[in-house]
Amino acid sequence: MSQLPTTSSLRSGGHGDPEKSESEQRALVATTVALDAGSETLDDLLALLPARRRVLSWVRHGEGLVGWGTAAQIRTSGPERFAHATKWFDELAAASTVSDEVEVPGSGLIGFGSFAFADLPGYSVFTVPSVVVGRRGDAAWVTTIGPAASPPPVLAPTAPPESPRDVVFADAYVDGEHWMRIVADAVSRLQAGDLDKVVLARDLLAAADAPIDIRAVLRRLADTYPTCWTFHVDDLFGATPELLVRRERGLVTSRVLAGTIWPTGEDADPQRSSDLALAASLSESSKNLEEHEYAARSVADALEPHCSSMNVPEAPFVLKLPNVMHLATDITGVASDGVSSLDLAAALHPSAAVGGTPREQAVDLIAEIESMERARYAGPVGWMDATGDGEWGIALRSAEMIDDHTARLFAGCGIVAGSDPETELAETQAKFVPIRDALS
Ligand SMILES: C=C(O[C@@H]1C=C(C(=O)O)C=C[C@H]1O)C(=O)O
Repeated sequence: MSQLPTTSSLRSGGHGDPEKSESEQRALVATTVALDAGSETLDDLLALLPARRRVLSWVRHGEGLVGWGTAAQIRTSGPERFAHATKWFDELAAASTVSDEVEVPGSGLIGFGSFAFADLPGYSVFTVPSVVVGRRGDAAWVTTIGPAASPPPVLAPTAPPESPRDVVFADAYVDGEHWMRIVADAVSRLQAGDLDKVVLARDLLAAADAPIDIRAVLRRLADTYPTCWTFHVDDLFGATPELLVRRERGLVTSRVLAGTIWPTGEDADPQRSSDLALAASLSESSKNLEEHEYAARSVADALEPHCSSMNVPEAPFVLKLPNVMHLATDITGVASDGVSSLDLAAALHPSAAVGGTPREQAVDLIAEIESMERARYAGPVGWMDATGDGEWGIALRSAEMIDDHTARLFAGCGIVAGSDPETELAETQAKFVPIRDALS
């Protein structure tokens, strides 16, 4: 029988002062060599991952990055977590020797990071892997990183992983009834005018009979949600539809999501519950448009001081995923000199898509009433290379491995004064679907 842990065993350390711990290695040699992007071996990056727990993934539409091994790592926490990781990586890059025959975003020296949602509690981690394989457009490469130059590994698909079996799910910190009372509490505060929007989340536990091979879960997520970024960084995994920020040679992009609809299966008239009808009711819903406006505004306002020019579309579009549809806005800009992708992620986090409006009040209300620790859920997750280019998603549609057999799943939704607790609970259920299915 699968065993579920108690919530007290889920609590992270790090309630006290911010802490830093980093591996000893301070000078590395990174070597990137070009590969043939047309080679069949590179068709499926996830198939190259070895059977280890802490493999790294950032893939979308079959492109992206996978990695394994640890050449260097920093674990940090507290309000300065982004600054700590940035300083550490800058110093490491300055001391390291890089030979890169590809020179595209993601080649050369690179780290994968996953940051806590809150200033405290929760830890953040930034890892420089020992092997990275990348593919984007016509370019493909392998990078090896270590204390000395080493030849690239022979790349070949590994034996297909086994899917998780006999997984049982249970409520974690709070059950559905309790969570609806928390949402009702938030609604009364919003109606009293204390704030405009707050995002509230809840968690589930999944326990399997046998150790979960994360590669099978990533494969399922990437196959079912090809338009999302399938990530795995230090035990946090998921398929996020939301790109907090990308910086690519000075060009900045952010995909803001907020406002959600999903098929309920209760509509007798199949025409009315068709994709088109759902998309139309989402883009006409004033509650969803209001939620979205707060999120898009928060990203545009936070990016503005770091960009020399910006384009913010006037109206959102509808992003269709297999489980839900979202209102989406793609914001673009030109980064000011010297601002890295992680600097931008730090400035944007937490956007109103996962925090609320005004930001400070929303973050305080989450800490006061949400009744669970978010850990790295809804924090920035992604990668950055030594030039500062990188992609940082928001860790949504996500879960964290607690041990070999157990994962903790997260889902949340934006609450405004007009929100109905029962509908919000149903929205979290729709948002759990990707991870639930990938683990089942
Ligand atoms: C908070 C989550 O999703 C966020 C909240 C949304 C909403 O409230 O409509 C939509 C997309 C995300 O920005 C989540 O998936 O856990």
